[in-house]
Amino acid sequence: MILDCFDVTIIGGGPAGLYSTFYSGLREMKTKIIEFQPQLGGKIHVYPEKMIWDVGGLLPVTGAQLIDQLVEQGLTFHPTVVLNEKVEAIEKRQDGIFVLRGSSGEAHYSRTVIVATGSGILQPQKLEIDGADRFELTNLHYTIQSFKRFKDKVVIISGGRDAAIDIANELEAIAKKVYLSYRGESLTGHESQITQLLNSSVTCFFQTTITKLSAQQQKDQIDQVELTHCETGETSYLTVDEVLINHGFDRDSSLLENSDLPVELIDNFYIAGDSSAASSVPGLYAAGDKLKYDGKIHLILGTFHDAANAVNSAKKYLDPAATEYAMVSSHNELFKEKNKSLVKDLLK
Ligand SMILES: Cc1cc2nc3c(=O)[nH]c(=O)nc-3n(C[C@H](O)[C@H](O)[C@H](O)COP(=O)(O)OP(=O)(O)OC[C@H]3O[C@@H](n4cnc5c(N)ncnc54)[C@H](O)[C@@H]3O)c2cc1C
Repeated sequence: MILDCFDVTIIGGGPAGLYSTFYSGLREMKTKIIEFQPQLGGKIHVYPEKMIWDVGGLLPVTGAQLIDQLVEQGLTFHPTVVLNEKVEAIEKRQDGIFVLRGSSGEAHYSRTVIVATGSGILQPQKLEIDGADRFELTNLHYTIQSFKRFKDKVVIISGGRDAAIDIANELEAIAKKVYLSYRGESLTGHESQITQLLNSSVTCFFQTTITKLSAQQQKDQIDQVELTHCETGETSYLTVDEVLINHGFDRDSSLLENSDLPVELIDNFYIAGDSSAASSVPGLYAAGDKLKYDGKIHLILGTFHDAANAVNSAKKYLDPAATEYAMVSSHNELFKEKNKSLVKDLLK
């Protein structure tokens, strides 16, 4: 017998994984969640300052606020949380137990698995300049953690696709001056966003890349960038306060490739499922952006629907006599204690 075997192990700590974690606690399952990054929240970390309008029942919230709420909700029933761990492969033993091989060398044992790995492990494509990483703690950025940081600053953005264009338009309103350098001949993105950018005060340098970062005043702070024209090799210099790189993301979605399991895929990437969130492997479910079926919604709201289905299916797999759904919150014993203090607060 394996002592540390979980009822369900959720791979991925984005919205799908976090809501699965909450819901499996609600269904009184012994739950573990494993996330590669040092923090929970998933892809929303790419856009912590963006206002999110389309989550049912929530007035616009920033990505960062939504992460906080998802994490707090996800941890309601005290699941085991493993961070900084990449699940490298999943095996299913003869006795039906899943073994998840972690990058730390640890094996995680579970009776069911929910794959909530979204678009995989995302890592920003870094600026290819030796020693650039030493500025990552100061003024070299790969995502915008806070708009405040850029207020009244001189900013250079490297990149020319949708996300870089959106950022340039957003920063133009708050920064002192925005420059954009792009190795391509023209921008690639939504027409209206490009028109807005080209008609704004943003100065664009095309066929140009950042080739050098200089820190003349303070050693740990970039104050000048060297720009090189890709065709002519001509160099120029700009004095800047902040450098923002938006070259896209590398994504690692090798988990299922490394797993010797007959998981049926769509487009060689998505787990083929249905609205019950089941995969072609009994006991293995999927939720969120990794799952595909007719009618699937690839948005945060869709992840919640998948998560509840995946957990309910896992519960039925482990205990066929279990009810189909969790009871609504008002009837759930587990909320009774928590409600007492919430009601007390309401009466204050
Ligand atoms: C710029 C941008 C803006 C968006 N705006 C909106 C919006 O306004 N509204 C909306 O509804 N949706 C929006 N989305 C889409 C939304 O972010 C996704 O639908 C949602 O994040 C999917 O959640 P998920 O949990 O399925 O996957 P993810 O959020 O991608 O999370 C998956 C997690 O799994 C982890 N992981 C992957 N592989 C492994 C592994 N092998 N081992 C351990 N951990 C692993 C990853 O590190 C990641 O944390 C936006 C997306 C982007 C890129």
